[in-house]
Amino acid sequence: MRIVDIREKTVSIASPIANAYIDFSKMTCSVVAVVTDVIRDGKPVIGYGFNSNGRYGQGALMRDRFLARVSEADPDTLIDHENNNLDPFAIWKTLMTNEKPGGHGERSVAVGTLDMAVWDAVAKIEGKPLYRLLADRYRGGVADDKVWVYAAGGYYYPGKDQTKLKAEMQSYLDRGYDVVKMKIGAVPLDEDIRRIEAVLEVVGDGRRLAVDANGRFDLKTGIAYAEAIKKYNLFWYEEVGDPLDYALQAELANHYELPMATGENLFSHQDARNLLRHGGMRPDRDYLQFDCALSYGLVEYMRTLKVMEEMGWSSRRVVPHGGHQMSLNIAAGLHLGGNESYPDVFQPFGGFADGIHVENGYVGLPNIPGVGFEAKSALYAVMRELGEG
Ligand SMILES: O=C([O-])CC(=O)C(=O)O
Ligand SMILES: [Mg+2]
Repeated sequence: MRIVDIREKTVSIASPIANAYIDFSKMTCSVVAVVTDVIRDGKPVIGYGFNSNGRYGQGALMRDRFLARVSEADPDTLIDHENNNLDPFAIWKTLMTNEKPGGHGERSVAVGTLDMAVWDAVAKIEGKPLYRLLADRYRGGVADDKVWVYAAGGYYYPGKDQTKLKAEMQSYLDRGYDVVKMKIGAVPLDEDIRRIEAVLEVVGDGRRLAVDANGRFDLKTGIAYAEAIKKYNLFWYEEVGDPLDYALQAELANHYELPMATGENLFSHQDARNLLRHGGMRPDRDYLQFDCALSYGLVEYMRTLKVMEEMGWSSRRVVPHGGHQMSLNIAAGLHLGGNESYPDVFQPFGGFADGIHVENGYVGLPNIPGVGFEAKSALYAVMRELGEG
């Protein structure tokens, strides 16, 4: 058993949307195919992955160094002999050969994308949905059969007024979501307050609305927003300041008692640990949003979950960023608290399997081997062209 080829390509996920920090007018994403010599249903098993969103495609790093490390390794060192399968941990170690510690980012995206494809292949070789494989191997066989999801959107874009913002949020409720998320921080506070109040007219209750500042605020602005939004009792107040400014996050907790969320731009278990050590995050109410695709993949994610456990955090406090099927599998298989969902943006990468509907804020997972990409036809069309073309 061996990996015979790894292919990658960069695709555009450009759109006119913007958050408080970036617009997505040039956003790209890497897609990878890990081709194996294992035959299932008469065809070679191919694992697929992509790099979530928000960080650009990482083809250059893959071509420059990561792919060669796998192709030059002795194939036998990449095998999990006990399970007669590929070994994601050994492959991860091979990918990270001669990489210094620290400085996480960009390479963590390249490795996270490759790791996703490896786990897809592993689950396909084992003939199980990935979430089932994860539950069987790591959680005593107990998987969640549905996962809580919230609808993320509420972006800024030219010509978007409050009527459009309200219609967008209404359409999420109509599609079965019960919590929605909107962007804040790209316009002055009083204008954001009007936007928030407009959305509250649609969702009815602050507990059904989360807001995301995408790391835009300094402490003073973050506190001003905290004071202004307190009275709405929102679901969470997300990524208020720079993701690596743990002191800012800790100080915010002195001004905002309600739930906060952050972590989508922390890319290693060491960074996650620093957030928990120094960021004043509260395990009884706050949420952590680490995204495996951006942060060295599931192999590293398991280390992050272990750090959390050691520091008294339940895995149910994690609701990953990214709205992708990989995190959905991790959520169901490793007992996270839920997953982000992008019903409308970042297509065809955002969203879940075709025909799986959100009901009262929960989704199920398709019962097919792997991550489930084959059950999302628009996404699989892109992947298949790379893997089989
Ligand atoms: O706008 C983005 O970069 C996405 C984001 O923060 C989120 O989904 O929480
Ligand atoms: Mg965010």
